[in-house]
Amino acid sequence: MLKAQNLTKRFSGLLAVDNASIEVQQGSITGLIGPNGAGKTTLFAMIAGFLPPNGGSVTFEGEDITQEKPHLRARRGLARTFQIVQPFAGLNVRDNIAVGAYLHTKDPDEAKRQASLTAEKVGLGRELDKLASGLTIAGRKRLELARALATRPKLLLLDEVLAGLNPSEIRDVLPIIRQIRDEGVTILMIEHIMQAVMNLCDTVHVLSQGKMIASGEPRIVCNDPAVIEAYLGHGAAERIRSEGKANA
Ligand SMILES: Nc1ncnc2c1ncn2[C@@H]1O[C@H](COP(=O)(O)OP(=O)(O)OP(=O)(O)O)[C@@H](O)[C@H]1O
Repeated sequence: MLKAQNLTKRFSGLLAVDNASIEVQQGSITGLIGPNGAGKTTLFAMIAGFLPPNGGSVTFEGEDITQEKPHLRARRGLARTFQIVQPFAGLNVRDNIAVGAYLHTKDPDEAKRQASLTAEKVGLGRELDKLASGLTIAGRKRLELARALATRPKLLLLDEVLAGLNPSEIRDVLPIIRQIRDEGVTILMIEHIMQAVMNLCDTVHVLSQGKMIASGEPRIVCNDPAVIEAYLGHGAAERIRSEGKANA
């Protein structure tokens, strides 16, 4: 469904993303992981059209969208959430979500009706009249999810929607993400919480220092020595192996 090939992004002297490729199969939940500063958000921004790449291409449903603006990608069904949640604080939950729904309707009543339905899906059905500024962090994360969902995406890019949540809040959100996929929305998610990656993702891609260093099933990728070293430093894979042997 999505193919990003050889994407490269330079910020003055810094090579933030270096010739990275990623494929997302329709109907999947695909994870993008990697240490802090690996380039994950930058890669997302290029896929969603918020940053122009210095090289490489993005193809969505067989069409080259590399030069296309974000709102046109959104019309094709490509939506993203942001790591830093940015609701319109002065609007209530319903109107915040309706902003997404306006992509497909000009009628305010219809946008609000769709917003209410979307709010139900993410567990915000009782908060519709609350100001976004009055929501908890967990509520704001759900709102961010709902705003993207209201655009009726085919592919949803989630940028750390679980960050800042406590374990019980995470447990509550995991089935919502799975349900969204079951309703036909393909998902590509940046996530640091490994429990979530293991639980949700069919495939995971690992970015380290701008380069894609591994891809595959989460359980296999997380045991890959190159991935362990990217997170824990050079020699870590060997240390873990020898500690394992010593404790056996
Ligand atoms: N607009 C920018 N201008 C200059 N440098 C940037 C810009 N955006 C990102 N960077 C740098 O590019 C690198 C990759 O950043 P990016 O935010 O994509 O990483 P990340 O993997 O999403 O990190 P994290 O997990 O911490 O969010 C970092 O070194 C970051 O400081």
